[in-house]
Amino acid sequence: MSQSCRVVVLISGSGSNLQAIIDGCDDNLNANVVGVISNKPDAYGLIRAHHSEIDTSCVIAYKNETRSEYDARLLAAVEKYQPDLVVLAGFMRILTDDFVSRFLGKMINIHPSLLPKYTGLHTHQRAIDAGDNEHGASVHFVIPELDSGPVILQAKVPVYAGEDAAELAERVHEQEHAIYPLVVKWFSLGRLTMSDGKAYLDGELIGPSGYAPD
Ligand SMILES: Nc1nc2c(c(=O)[nH]1)N[C@@H](CN(C=O)c1ccc(C(=O)N[C@@H](CCC(=O)O)C(=O)O)cc1)CN2
Ligand SMILES: NCC(=O)N[C@@H]1O[C@H](COP(=O)([O-])[O-])[C@@H](O)[C@H]1O
Repeated sequence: MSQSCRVVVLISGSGSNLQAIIDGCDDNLNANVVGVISNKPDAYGLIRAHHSEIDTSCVIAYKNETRSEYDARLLAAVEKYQPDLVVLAGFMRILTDDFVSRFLGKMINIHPSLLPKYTGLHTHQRAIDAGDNEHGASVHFVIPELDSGPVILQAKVPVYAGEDAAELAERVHEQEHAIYPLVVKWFSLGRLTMSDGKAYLDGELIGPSGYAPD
């Protein structure tokens, strides 16, 4: 049996996606969360990691620190775990090109929109304000350009008339918790790759809206 895929998860908040990935690893013995790193010391995801006896560390930004200086400290913290896969799970910092380049093809992110719609922040409110009738989440490889890496898998939810951003976010979260562990499993089995800025599953090119079974 091949070595288990060493997964490091970066968080900034609640860590519900971290929890879904931890729980998913219980069924998928090919992956193991070996470290959780937060830029926020009060992130509840750190508590979740502790409850699962997973090592944690905090890399807190200093007031006058440049983005590159912060990312150099973050890189040291990540590399301590010698990860096969870096998972951004609500990690709310834009990473420098140098940092991203160190993990190109082995760093993924979950974004709360149907990319390429609504890169950046406040995606649920933007979808409501635009009058969209569907919204969702996207798992993508991370590249230097923000939220623009090749999409791996998406999940859609309807937008109900009159619902607010929090209600919509809750239903998107449910879908995130289903798709993120699946993508981690695909990667841990060696089925998911990135080459020339494109994502492949079992060697087949994944389309712009992510994997869609025939
Ligand atoms: N170089 C990249 N860095 C990151 C990516 C990426 O694709 N390329 N994905 C993001 C995740 N993300 C959305 O999915 C995201 C995170 C943070 C921000 C942002 O504007 N952050 C601000 C601070 C916001 C805050 O503190 O609340 C900032 O860093 O100045 C946008 C999108 C992770 N990084
Ligand atoms: N742009 C990044 C971004 O907004 N990511 C979003 O942060 C939330 C983290 O929730 P969690 O901490 O409960 O996993 C998730 O909904 C994720 O899509």
